[in-house]
Amino acid sequence: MENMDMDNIDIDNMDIESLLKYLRHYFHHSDFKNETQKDAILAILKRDIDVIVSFPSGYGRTICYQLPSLIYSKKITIVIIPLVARIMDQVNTLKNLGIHTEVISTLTTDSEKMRIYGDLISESRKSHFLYVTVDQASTLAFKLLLSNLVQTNNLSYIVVDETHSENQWIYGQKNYEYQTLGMLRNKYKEIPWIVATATAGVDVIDFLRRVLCIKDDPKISIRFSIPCYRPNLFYDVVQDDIHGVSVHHLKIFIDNYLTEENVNPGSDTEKPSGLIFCKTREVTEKLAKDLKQNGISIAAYHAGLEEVDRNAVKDLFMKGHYQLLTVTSVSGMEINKANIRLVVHWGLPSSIPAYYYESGQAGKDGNPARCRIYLTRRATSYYNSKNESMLASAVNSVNSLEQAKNAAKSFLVFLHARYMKDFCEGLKCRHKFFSEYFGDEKMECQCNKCDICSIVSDGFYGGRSAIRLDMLQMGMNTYIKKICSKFNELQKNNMLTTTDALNIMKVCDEFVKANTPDNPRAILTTFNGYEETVKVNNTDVEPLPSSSLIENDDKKDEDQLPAP
Ligand SMILES: Nc1ncnc2c1ncn2[C@@H]1O[C@H](COP(=O)(O)OP(=O)(O)OP(=O)(O)O)[C@@H](O)[C@H]1O
Repeated sequence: MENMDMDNIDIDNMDIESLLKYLRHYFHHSDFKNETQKDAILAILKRDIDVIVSFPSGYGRTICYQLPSLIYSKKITIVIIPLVARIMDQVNTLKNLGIHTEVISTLTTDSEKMRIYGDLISESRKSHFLYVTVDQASTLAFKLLLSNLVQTNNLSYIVVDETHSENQWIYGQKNYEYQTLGMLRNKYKEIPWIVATATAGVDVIDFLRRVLCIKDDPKISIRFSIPCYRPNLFYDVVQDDIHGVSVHHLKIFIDNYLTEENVNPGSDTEKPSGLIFCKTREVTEKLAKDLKQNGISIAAYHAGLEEVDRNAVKDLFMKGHYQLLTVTSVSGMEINKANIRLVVHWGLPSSIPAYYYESGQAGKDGNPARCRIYLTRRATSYYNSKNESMLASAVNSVNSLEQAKNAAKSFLVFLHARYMKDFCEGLKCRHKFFSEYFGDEKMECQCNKCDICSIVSDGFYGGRSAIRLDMLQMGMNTYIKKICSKFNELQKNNMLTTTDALNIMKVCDEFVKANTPDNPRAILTTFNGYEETVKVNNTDVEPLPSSSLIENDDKKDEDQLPAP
């Protein structure tokens, strides 16, 4: 695609009509998708500030940085994305629009890397974008490229996108890779950084700011976000104890919903399709087989397949040959298809954000879609007292920093699942639950967008607290003390409430994130001696319906792509 000439354009005074010309020229869209997209593009174009863009899926966040990058046609933009599949998604879209891009991951051979790096620093460079996986940012070759591009004034932006997909491990081991990015951000302050995520809670944004050294100061950064509420999605939860054999129930749901005339506008690629998220590869295979025997067009898609089979399955699904896929978490998030009309979770999702993103694969085209959780007996069997005592003994037997971290991690997993259980068993509007979790402004409950609102009038359970910012501002030791006392109290009373769960999650997050705490001994001492019991004021939340606890280890699939 030919570049539009930028030489005569005054960025500071660019009017909307000129900007729209670029949008039409490069992306063939006649207008901005929404006001926030327009505002974010205008802010990014100025290149004088870091920008955080946080939109729900399908609201057009990628164009927020792709368009300004193309307007600076003589420079290049580096885009850092953790998952290769998501990189390829963007790259293919750009290539189809005739826009040159390069990709470097650990799959790239040395000779190919040499060619790409050579091309990017040459004057005859064709590419507008270089996409890299996070691990590449710490390589010497990448750092040399960066240094060269900055010195020659050939770099327009550094973008870190899809950061929400790191949500699961941000709380764990791999955050050192993002710390490398933080060092680069500090070294090249003159280059504007764009951090792009789907909907993210204050905890994730706070983490990203800290690790990427982007201060919450209007002179340094600005954030554009769109509330997480997606009115085209209908949420419900089905318990197999109530509805009998779930596979049968699921089949009827698929038959009824995916074959409705009004969601099936015609050609094969437009055929309504669906994803079924399962906890393990084994379950994806089994469920796909069961449904296939019931006449459903379906295949299993997970990282355990041979690459050639994996690609074939994905391709056939994208083309509409398979109507559904059973997927594991990571593999399901690789799919980017606009007309997914149905996302089912077979068993308890691992956390609220994971559920929000995974279910958010539905209805990206803005048309109505269904999101349903089947809560199976298998999942609910984790609500048992055995897990409670296992967790208690893990915390009680902490004698090393490593054990303390592991205990904190199991506790975190347990609490995420606990909160998820509350989502499923509570009587709060499903959309409102998400809004409060992500700290959105209070939303008015929309009737008929979830099972709860369809059957129960809202207000009955009003007032549940959202994420508590004050917890984030406390010191480390206070956090640890809180973990211990809350846990102690939990053991005694079995009265953990939603707000407590969320607060304790913060505590655990902090603890797990602290790779080198200043004084590990002090932390351990505090962890072991949790006499202090804090009085808990739970007037704003209902006690959980079940008195037992859960551990959501459900043989969690270590579903990773081949190392990028
Ligand atoms: N101004 C626009 N007008 C019309 N369509 C648009 C506009 N901007 C983006 N889109 C389309 O909206 C869809 C979603 O955009 P994009 O992929 O950027 O969203 P996203 O928020 O990054 O979604 P995801 O979280 O799924 O990656 C794409 O099909 C894109 O082409």
